[in-house]
Amino acid sequence: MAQDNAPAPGAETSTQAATKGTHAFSAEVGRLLDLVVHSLYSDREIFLRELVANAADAMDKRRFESLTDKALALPAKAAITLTPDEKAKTLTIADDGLGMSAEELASHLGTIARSGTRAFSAKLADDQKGNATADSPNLVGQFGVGFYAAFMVADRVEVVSRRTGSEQAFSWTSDGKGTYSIAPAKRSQPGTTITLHMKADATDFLNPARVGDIVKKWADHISWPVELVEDVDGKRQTRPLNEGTALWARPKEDVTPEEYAEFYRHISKQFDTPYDILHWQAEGTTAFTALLFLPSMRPFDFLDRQSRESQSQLYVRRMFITADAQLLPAWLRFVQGVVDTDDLPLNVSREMLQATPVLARIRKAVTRRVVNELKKLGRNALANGGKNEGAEAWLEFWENFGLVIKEGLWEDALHRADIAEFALFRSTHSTSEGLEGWTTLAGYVQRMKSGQDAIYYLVGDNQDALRASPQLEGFKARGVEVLLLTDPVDSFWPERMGSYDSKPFRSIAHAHADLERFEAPKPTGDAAPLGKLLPALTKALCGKVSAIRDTDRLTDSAVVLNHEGTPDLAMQRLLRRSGQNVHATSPVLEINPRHPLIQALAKKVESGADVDDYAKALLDLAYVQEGDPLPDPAGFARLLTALLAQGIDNTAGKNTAG
Ligand SMILES: Nc1ncnc2c1ncn2[C@@H]1O[C@H](COP(=O)(O)OP(=O)(O)OP(=O)(O)O)[C@@H](O)[C@H]1O
Repeated sequence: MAQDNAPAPGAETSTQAATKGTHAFSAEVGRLLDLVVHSLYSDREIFLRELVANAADAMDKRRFESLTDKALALPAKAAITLTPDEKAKTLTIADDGLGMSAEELASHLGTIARSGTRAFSAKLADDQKGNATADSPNLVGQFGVGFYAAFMVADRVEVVSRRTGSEQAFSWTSDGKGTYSIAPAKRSQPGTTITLHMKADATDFLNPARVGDIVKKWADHISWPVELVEDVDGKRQTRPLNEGTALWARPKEDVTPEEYAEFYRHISKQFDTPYDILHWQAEGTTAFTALLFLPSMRPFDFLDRQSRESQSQLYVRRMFITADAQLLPAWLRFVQGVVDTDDLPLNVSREMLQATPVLARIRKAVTRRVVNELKKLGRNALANGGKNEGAEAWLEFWENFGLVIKEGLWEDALHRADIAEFALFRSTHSTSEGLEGWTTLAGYVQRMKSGQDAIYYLVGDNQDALRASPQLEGFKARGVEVLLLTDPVDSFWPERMGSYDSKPFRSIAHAHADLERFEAPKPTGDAAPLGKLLPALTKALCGKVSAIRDTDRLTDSAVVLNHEGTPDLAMQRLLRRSGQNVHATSPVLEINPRHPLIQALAKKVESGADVDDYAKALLDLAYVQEGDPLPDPAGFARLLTALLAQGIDNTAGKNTAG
């Protein structure tokens, strides 16, 4: 929350003075407005949803601040009022919320404040590069554009706001065409009044019945009264538009799926229909009501978010307290929802939230319930060999949030075993579970070969690279299944978790010795004599590898790196990306004596020729195969060019001779 720099009554700070006048919107806002104003978006009515939601947020914030500062208390009949004026062609939305200072008007309405809008704007920039404007109106619906939606229906917007605790009000005015102005204004009470001067083609939003319908549709669950002020027979009348009952307090049977979905969209600021809904009342030592949602789509900015904390909201006796109570562990941060309890005082402070055993009990119970639900969904999806209606939705859910859930395997000792029950992994085997190349750990264990005592895995950047990795060849040839892991946390959790069903996790980058336990297929082709080649390569690669030796674990590749005793390349890359200093390690270079390239080199060395350049190229090749950046790509390119030229020269020579 921005700081209130409200001056003492009558005084004006220098920053406020600097804020007044006419200013240009930030470039991002300019682009956004351009789209909003010109969009043919059919659901223009969402502007009202956005403005009423902002008003309700501001009132929530004021109520929360007033818990610790009585001077900020809301008036007895705090409400959001909507006043359509058909003559003046204005629609006014007024609230008793926290209000904004001059600086806040400039920073909140002149630049893009909210992350959703920022992501929207980034997407827009992308689309504009490709001139994909035809789709752009859909984007408005998909993301919501907050306050700026006002410009879909208004050609001038005037905001008059007075910050609670301040005597001075300010106005913010704009026609949405590049600039806005801020000037001192009058408002008898703290709060915000937004006046929309409606566009000629948007005057239907001045019809009181239409306004009433829109509020019913989008904002019925808002817990503050939303009222309509209208002229009836020349008299000003106020009538309530929303029920204002907290949805979660109603019996489950009385809530329609649409109401649930709309409430979910309201609290999560997402636009999908939830994948799963949990609504229950807990009684016992701690009584609470919870309404939680598992999203069906990953929010577009989810992976870029700085905070890993759950944003599920805590209410006390139907009053919003905070979204920072960390009601769920970080690995469940995608869960959205509300928990309401009578067992905390309304004026609960932040310190108290940290320490109270009531909240600790709620957290435990809520987390347990979500974990049990995930276990149930996972089990149901696997029923009938994965051929059931739930399987596809579960897979999609896992593809969206599995990478976050797996953080729990790393950091949540209490729930690790639960997560391991439903977690899904890609593997080298197409599984009998019917989950399209995914497996559970239990499924893997069932398929383990005789003599196999470990769960093998390989970590890399993407599935294609992993499937082509030479590290896999020996395991594939022997029919041993390997889990293919591509999420950042995959480099960490297997070691922390240690084992599943008493079977240790083992990275195949460190498990070549295990290959001896499994029957090897008959090798094809003769092995090249390495008596001279090995010492020649060792001399050429002195200091770059710790040893060179032959291997029978390769079937297709000429070389492979062996990282015994050091972090594998995926881990080294991850550590480097996270800014850690990774010492260059010297791996063992293993060569495949049956590969035509090694055979040709062996011949070359036997004939007394120099193979230094080939040795260097072989080592670079081994790194490239594993998707690792080369220390000297320009050198590699030069070397390869020279070797290719030589090769072509020789072939051309032979052809001419022939
Ligand atoms: N009626 C209001 N009272 C007080 N502040 C407001 C009001 N309307 C908007 N604001 C301020 O302007 C900011 C920008 O509003 P906008 O609707 O663009 O995004 P947002 O509401 O922050 O998004 P989100 O709903 O995701 O939090 C808000 O965060 C809030 O600080």
